[in-house]
Amino acid sequence: MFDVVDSARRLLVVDPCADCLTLLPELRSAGWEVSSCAVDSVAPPPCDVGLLRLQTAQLARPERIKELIRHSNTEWIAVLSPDALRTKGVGDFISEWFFDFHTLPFDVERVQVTLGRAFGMARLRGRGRAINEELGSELLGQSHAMEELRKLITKLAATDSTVLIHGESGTGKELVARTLHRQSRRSRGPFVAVNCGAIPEHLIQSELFGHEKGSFTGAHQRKIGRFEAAAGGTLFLDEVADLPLDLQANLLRVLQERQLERVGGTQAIPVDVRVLAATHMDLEKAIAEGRFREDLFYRLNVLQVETLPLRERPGDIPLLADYFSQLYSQEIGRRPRRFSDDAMDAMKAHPWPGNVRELANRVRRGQVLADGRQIELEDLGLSRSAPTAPALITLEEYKRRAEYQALSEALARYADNLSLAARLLGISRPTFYRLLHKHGIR
Ligand SMILES: Nc1ncnc2c1ncn2[C@@H]1O[C@H](COP(=O)(O)OP(=O)(O)OP(=O)(O)O)[C@@H](O)[C@H]1O
Repeated sequence: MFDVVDSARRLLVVDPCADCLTLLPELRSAGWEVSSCAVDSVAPPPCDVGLLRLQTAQLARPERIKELIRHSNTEWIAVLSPDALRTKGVGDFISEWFFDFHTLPFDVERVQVTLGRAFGMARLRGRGRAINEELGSELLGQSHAMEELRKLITKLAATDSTVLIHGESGTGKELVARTLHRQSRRSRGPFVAVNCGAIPEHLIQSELFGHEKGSFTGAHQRKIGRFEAAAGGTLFLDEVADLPLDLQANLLRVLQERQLERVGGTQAIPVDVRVLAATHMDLEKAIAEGRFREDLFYRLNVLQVETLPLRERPGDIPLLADYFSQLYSQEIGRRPRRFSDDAMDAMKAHPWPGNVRELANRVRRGQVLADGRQIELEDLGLSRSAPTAPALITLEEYKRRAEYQALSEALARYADNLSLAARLLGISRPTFYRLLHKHGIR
């Protein structure tokens, strides 16, 4: 529960600050609990508001201050002389890292008002954090498509049928699956996610269905598989089209018979699991090419959900970008920044081959790299949509862009056959995955 009135108000004074000490008797009688620490303190006492005396010498090397601010859930107030306030760059530094500032000499009444506002803000930020932790699992977006998707999920959550979720990489398929689980009657049970493309072929059978001790070399003890681990809950089979054909047959059998046998076992074990499956591939094409079993497709495709690419719902970009900026600012310990107009225009124009995941990664990078008050398009690693005279960039940056473009094109053309895409680029499939991850595309 959020209760400002009854809570103790904790103030931290960073030593040395002789001027701050003169304030303490009045602040204590106004109800502030005061403690102190050094600027390089490893574990500063928890507090709501901090007072930090900014000396000109520290401003040349602000890293210690940033470190302290980063690692506290505190609203900070800078205390500085009028001269220090005129130092170059100090305004940007304060507005980025501090809630407010106060120039010396102290005006006690004003300080009390500032501290009170900072305290209120610290508590609101605390509450915001709790809300955001919940939001981390929420499907955000104001576009018509997202509203329809949320309505559809509510309807599908009420059933126990298999759902096939289709959409490009990074469009939120796993988030859809988690939302379906959370809204279903199975929500108290486990949600178990398996990326079928990430498990080596020879281990998939035992990973999904478990094995008995001694059933193969290396099976030193009995192991339950993901199906059993999801009992009473939901099993999410991501990249289901990556399952080898023989495993597809086994999966079909388990779905039909609602029971399984562990590898090397003889006993039939009942299965009480709702299966949700996802793919970015065109499964009908995969069936035509003999790479996916038609009967399994019909078994999985009882209900369908399609997650739209981000470029087809640009209206969601500002909301998602602000959300990620807020989220990562908490992680990094900086105040959340807004986006410059140029950065926002570039985001709206960008084709987003890696969809929401790419957006999240770029905003994170922007939040870390931005020097000023706003995130600029360079901080996001984006370029202006119609560059006039492009500035010369480093060879490293040219290479990075070329790599990004090659990956995006390969992904756009061969989304349904990543092994082929990797082969055509002359790299292995794991390297392809690693590079996609590096560029925030998948
Ligand atoms: N509508 C949304 N609102 C908030 N966050 C989202 C939304 N869509 C996706 N995300 C976030 O983007 C990231 C990628 O989403 P997710 O993993 O669900 O995509 P995916 O389609 O399953 O990707 P892949 O096919 O590569 O596994 C996650 O961090 C997810 O929380």
